[in-house]
Amino acid sequence: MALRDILDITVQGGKGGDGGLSFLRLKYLPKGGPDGGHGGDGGDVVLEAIDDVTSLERLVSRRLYRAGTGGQGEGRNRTGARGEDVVLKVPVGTVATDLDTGERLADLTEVGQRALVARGGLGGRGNASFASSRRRTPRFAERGTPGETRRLRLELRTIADAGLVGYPNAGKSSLLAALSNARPQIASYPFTTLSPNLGVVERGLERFTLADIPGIIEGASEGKGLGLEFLRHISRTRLLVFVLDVAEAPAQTLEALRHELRAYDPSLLTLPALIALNKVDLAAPSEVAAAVAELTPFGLPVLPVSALEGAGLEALKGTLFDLLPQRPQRPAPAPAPRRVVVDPVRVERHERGGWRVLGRDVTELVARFDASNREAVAYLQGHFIALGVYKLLKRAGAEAGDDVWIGDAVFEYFDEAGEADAEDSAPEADAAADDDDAPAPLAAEGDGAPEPVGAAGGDGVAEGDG
Ligand SMILES: Nc1nc2c(ncn2[C@@H]2O[C@H](COP(=O)(O)OP(=O)(O)OP(=O)(O)O)[C@@H](O)[C@H]2O)c(=O)[nH]1
Repeated sequence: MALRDILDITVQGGKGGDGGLSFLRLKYLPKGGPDGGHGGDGGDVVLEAIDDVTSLERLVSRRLYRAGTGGQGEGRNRTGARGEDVVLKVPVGTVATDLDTGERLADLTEVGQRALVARGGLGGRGNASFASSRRRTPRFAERGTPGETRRLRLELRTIADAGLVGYPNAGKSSLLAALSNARPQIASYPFTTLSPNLGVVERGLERFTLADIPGIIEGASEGKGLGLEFLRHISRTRLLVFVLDVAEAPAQTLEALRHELRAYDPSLLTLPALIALNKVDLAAPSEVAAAVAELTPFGLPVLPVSALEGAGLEALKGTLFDLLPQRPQRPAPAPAPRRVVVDPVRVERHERGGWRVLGRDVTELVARFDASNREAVAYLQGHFIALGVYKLLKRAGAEAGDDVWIGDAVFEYFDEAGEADAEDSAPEADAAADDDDAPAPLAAEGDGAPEPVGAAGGDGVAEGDG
C-alpha cells in the first residue's frame, strides 16, 4: 500500500461554556441569592496512535477538526457539561508539529499513546462566584474562553522494524512482496515507488514490519531527487537490508548507499544490517560467488536471493528474525511544558484618538465579560488597578473623557485627584479579584462618573512603557 505521509490540518479546542446568570427562586424567598453555575470547559483535540498505517488517509477529507463547546452554567449552581473531545486516530510513527511555531507537539511511538494538540477553552464562572457582602446580587457572569487553534502538520515517519535500502530497480518492491503480505506495484523501470510500501513478515507467531525505502540514489542526502523525503523514513528502523543487484557492481553500490546514509545520519551505519544479493537467477554461479567474495570485507551477512523465483528467501527471512533487535520499551515521553507568553500590559495611542491598552492578561480578562454591563465593568475595575492600567494611562497623558480600547471593548477614562495618595495602598492582584464595586477611573462608555479611586498595584506584572 502506498502511504500518505504528510497531512496539514487545523485543530481547534472547543469554546468554554459561559457562566450562568441566575437567581434562586423560592416561594417564600422572592429575592433569592445568585445561583448561576460555571460553564463547562471546552473539549480538547487529541491524537491517538493506532496500529494502522493507512489512518492518515482517513483524515484527508476534512481540513478543520473542532472539539465540542462547553455547556452553559445553569441555575441552582449547575455546572455546564464539558465539551466533547475529538480524538484523531493516526498511525504509530506520527509526528505532529505546529506549523506556525515549528514546535514539536507530539511524537507517537507506541500504539495507544495520546497527545493533546488543542486544548479546550475554560468555562466561565457563574454569577454566584461574584457574590460578596457588598455585591449580593451580581447580575453578570463570566464568558467562557475560546479553545486553542493550531495549524498542525502530521507527518508519518514510518516506524518499520526493518527497511529495504537499495538503488532503484534493485528489486526492493519484489522482495517486500515475496517476504510479506504487502502487494506493491512492481515495474521494470526506476522510481515506480514514490512513497514507502510497508508489509508484515511473519514466522509462526513472530512478526515484524518491513518497509521498502525507495529513492535512495547518489546525492539523495543532499536532497537530490526525493532523497530526503525517503531518507527520513529510515531514521526509525532497527535493521537495514541492503538490496543489491548481483549484476550491478554490488560492492561499489553498497559503498555508495552507505555514503548516502552516513551523510544523512551517521548513526544509521551502527544499525544491524545484512545484504540481500538479488537477481541471482540471472547470474552464473561463478558470478554470484565473485560478488559474495567482493562483499565479504564489509562484515555483513550476505544472502544470495531471487525475489522473482523465490530462491534463498527462507534463509533471508530466518536471518532477518535472528538479527532484529528487541523493540525497546520506550517510556511515554513527558508532555511538553506549556509555554508562558510574556505580554505585559502597555498603553499606546489609538489611531482613532484615545488609547489602546495592550497585553494578553488584560485583553483576555476583558473578553470574558460583557462591557455593556455596569456591574461587570465595576468588577473589572479592580483588576485594572491590579494590572496597573490606570497608572500607565495617566503616565501616557490620558485625559478625562478619552476613549480607552481594550480588546473589543471601549471604556471612558476619568482623570481624578488623589491618585498619588492611593498608590501606596494599592490592593494585591489577588485581592482585586474579590474587590467589590471599587470605583475607578475607567467606566463603560456612557456610564456615570464613578468616584475617583487610586492606582496601580501589581506594578511588577504590569511593567511596560506607557
Ligand atoms: N530476474 C529477476 N528480476 C527481478 C528480481 N527481483 C526483481 N526483479 C525485477 O526487477 C525490476 C525492478 O524490481 P522492483 O522490485 O520494482 O525494484 P525496486 O528496487 O523496488 O525499484 P523502485 O521501486 O523503482 O525503487 C522488476 O522488473 C522486477 O521484476 C529477481 O530476483 N530476478
